[in-house]
Formats: sequence, structure tokens, C-alpha cells
Amino acid sequence: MSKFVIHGGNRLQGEIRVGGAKNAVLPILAATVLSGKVSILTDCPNLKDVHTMIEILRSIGCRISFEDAVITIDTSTLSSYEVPEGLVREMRSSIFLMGPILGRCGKIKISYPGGCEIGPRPIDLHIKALEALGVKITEAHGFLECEVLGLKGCEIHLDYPSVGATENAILAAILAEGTTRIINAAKEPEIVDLQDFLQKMGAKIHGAGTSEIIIEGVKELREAEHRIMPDRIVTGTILAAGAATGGDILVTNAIASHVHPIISKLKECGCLILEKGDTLKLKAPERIRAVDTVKTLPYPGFPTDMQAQFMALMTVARGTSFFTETIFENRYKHVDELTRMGAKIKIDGRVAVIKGVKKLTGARVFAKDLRGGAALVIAGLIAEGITTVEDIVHIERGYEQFDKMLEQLGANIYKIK
Ligand SMILES: CC(=O)N[C@H]1[C@@H](OP(=O)(O)OP(=O)(O)OC[C@H]2O[C@@H](n3ccc(=O)[nH]c3=O)[C@H](O)[C@@H]2O)O[C@H](CO)[C@@H](O)[C@@H]1O
Ligand SMILES: C=C(OP(=O)(O)O)C(=O)O
Repeated sequence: MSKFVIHGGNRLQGEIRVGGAKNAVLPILAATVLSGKVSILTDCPNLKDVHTMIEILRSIGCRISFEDAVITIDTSTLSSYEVPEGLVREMRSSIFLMGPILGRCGKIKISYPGGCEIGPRPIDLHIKALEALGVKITEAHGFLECEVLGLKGCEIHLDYPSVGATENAILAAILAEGTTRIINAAKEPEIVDLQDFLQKMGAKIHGAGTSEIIIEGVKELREAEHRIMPDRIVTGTILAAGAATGGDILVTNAIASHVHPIISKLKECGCLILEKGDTLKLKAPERIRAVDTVKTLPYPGFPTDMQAQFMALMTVARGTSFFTETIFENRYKHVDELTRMGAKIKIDGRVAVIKGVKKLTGARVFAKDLRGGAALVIAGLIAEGITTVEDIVHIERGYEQFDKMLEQLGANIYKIK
């Protein structure tokens, strides 16, 4: 298993460009199935999850090339509605294929994706939305067998603004007959990016970014080209790393409005942040102040995908902060590892109390999940001595060449394979 070795203490300085978002490219890749034509996606991140999605799409007959951040996909050759179990188990996001394959073939057989490192992650809301559109779903032996004679537009009230369920419902409704309204939809920017791509293919959809999305079903879609939106979580992670090290950095290809909840917390910590065009400049004080509270919420609240990285930052802040994780049940696995590095953190259910210390000390720690792993890298950048972060396969699901990005900003970090 690969690991990162970090010699802590360097202040991050310089400029870095953020690439396309994992959480945008995955549903968009699934959406390409709907057209049965060629789609071209640019600025795609070269990540394990993206390769898994490509492998799944190839296994059901699609033709794909991925070179220099450009994915060209021809879904006219789709030949199967059965998604291989091994690949579905590898990546939860394979569930995004339900809506498009049902739209295109009227059938899908897919294994239940199950839970993952950050919690049980049920798919009841996806199932309810698809059933509302007329899909008959049978669950047996760990598989979902779904069938529909013709999807019918309807009103879908989501009990919770689930990002994935909103995306799956959109994808199923695009080729349905009539109008679908998704009420209490998730408002995340990745849903707006999905809408932009679908509109380029000729879909009739509006409202993404608000809590009500309206789709008029169409019979056919066309070829489209789309540039994937910048990854707001990578942007936030780099800003947090800059803040933790007392840095002075410029992040390019960033959309400031997508990271406002993070920027506002960083300002509370004493960082100066300047937004200009598609750049964000951060200048951090030598030692940041603790923020009182961080509560994860659906967008535009503070993102759960930034909770761990921000906690790493708070471990060395002046003062005490209180975190509440409201989205996932099991997203504090980084806490034991941060504690091993000298952090003072207490957990009580969904609340974590972080008492800032003057310094962390380097240690051998294990990434247990994607963002928790990124948090350990940030901790390693500020710790005294050497930190080894093991099991970085988790980190590499969501960060392309994380070590190289940080090295470009002056960090002393390298990867051992
Ligand atoms: C690929 C992708 O885009 N992943 C993101 C997406 O995940 P994902 O789409 O899985 O997250 P959801 O918004 O669906 O999940 C939020 C909460 O709803 C629950 N839930 C969800 C669906 C369902 O059918 N039933 C149910 O109970 C989940 O267990 C969780 O507690 O949004 C999350 C919340 O911003 C992010 O952390 C993930 O990075
Ligand atoms: C939890 C995440 O992703 P996924 O939904 O792909 O597991 C994440 O990106 O932090």
C-alpha cells in the first residue's frame, strides 16, 4: 500500500490550479448513457473513482478514451443493463447509473452498493424517487432488479435533500414522458453542473441550485461537450492547508461562491482572503484563532466533505472549537489518528470538541477514509518531525497528485509506492 511521507514545518507559498470535481464528473459520466451518442468531457480529474466509472461503462458496452483530462465517450454501443457486482461494490457512485440506464433501456440489474467508511449510506430515497417515476423494483440476494415500461413524469418529494437521490431522480426523468418536479432537491453546485451538461445535450431542465427542479421529458438527446466544474472540496482543502501552515497562496480555477461557507470560517480564523476572477488568494496569520462552531449541513451550509480537513486546522488554533457532524454517522475516524499526533479532541456522539494546542508531533497514521486522510496530510504539514500517512488509496479517490500539488506550494512531501 502506498504512503505519504511528510517533513512538517514548511509554510505553503505560491500558486496552484485546481482541476475538475470528482463529484461532478461521476454523475455526468453516468448521464452520457442517456444520449446514446458521443460526449466530450474536459478538465476531468485523473482519479481512481473516475477510472472505476469508466470501467463500469466499458463493461456495459460503451467506448471510452481518457487522455490529458479529456474523456470521450460513445454510449451508442451500450449493450447491457446488468452492472457488474464487483465494480459496484468498489464505488458507491455506481448507483448514479440507475436513472440513466432505466431511461435508456427500461431495465437495470445492479447490486446493492452497501455501506462505506463514513456510515451506512442507505439508498431508500433513490428507490422512492424511481418508484414514483413508475419503476418496479425487486430487491433480492443483494441485487436490485428494476423495470419500467415507460417512465412517467411525476412529483417527487424528497424527505431529505440527498445529493445522490436528486441526481438519480433527474437522470431518470430526462427521457420520461411529461413533467417531473423534484421538491426539496439538494442544491449543491455539482447538481447545477449536471444540469448544464444535460441542457447541452438538449434536455429540458431548470431549477438546479434551488430546492425545486423541473424537468420536461424529451424523446432524444444530442452530442455534447462540457467542461467539468472546478473541485470545490480540493479548493477548500488547499486553502485549509495554506491556513494551517501560516501560508500565502493563490488558488486558480476556483469558483469563490462555491466555497463561501469555507471562506467565511477561514476569515473567522484570522485569514485574509481575496477573491478575484477565478482566483482566491489566502494569507494566513502565524497562528490562527479557533472558530466557535462548525456544523456540517447540506449546501450552502458548511460541507461535510471539509469537516475533517478543517478539524486538522483547528487542532493548532488558539482556543477551542465545537464541531457537529449532521450528515454522516461515522465521519470522525480521523480523530484517533490526529490524537496520536498530539491533538486534543473529545467526541460525544455527533459533537467533537477540539482544544487547540501549540504544536502537533509527527507520527505514523492511517487514512481511514478520503477526507479524513486529507486531514492527516494537513496535520503532517504542521507537525514537528516526520509524519507517515498510510493507506493513501483512500486519499487518491478524491485528490489527483496531492503530493505534487503540495510540493509545488513548498511542502516537503513524497510518496512511497
Ligand atoms: C459522489 C458524491 O457526490 N458524493 C457526495 C454526495 O454523497 P451522497 O449523494 O451519497 O450523499 P447524500 O446527500 O445522498 O447523503 C446525505 C445523507 O442522506 C442519507 N441518505 C441518502 C440517500 C438515501 O437514499 N437515504 C439516506 O438516508 C445519507 O446516509 C446521508 O446521511 O453528497 C455528500 C453530502 O454532501 C458528500 O459527502 C459526498 O461527497
Ligand atoms: C464522501 C465522499 O465521496 P463519495 O460519496 O464518493 O464516497 C467525498 O467526496 O468526500
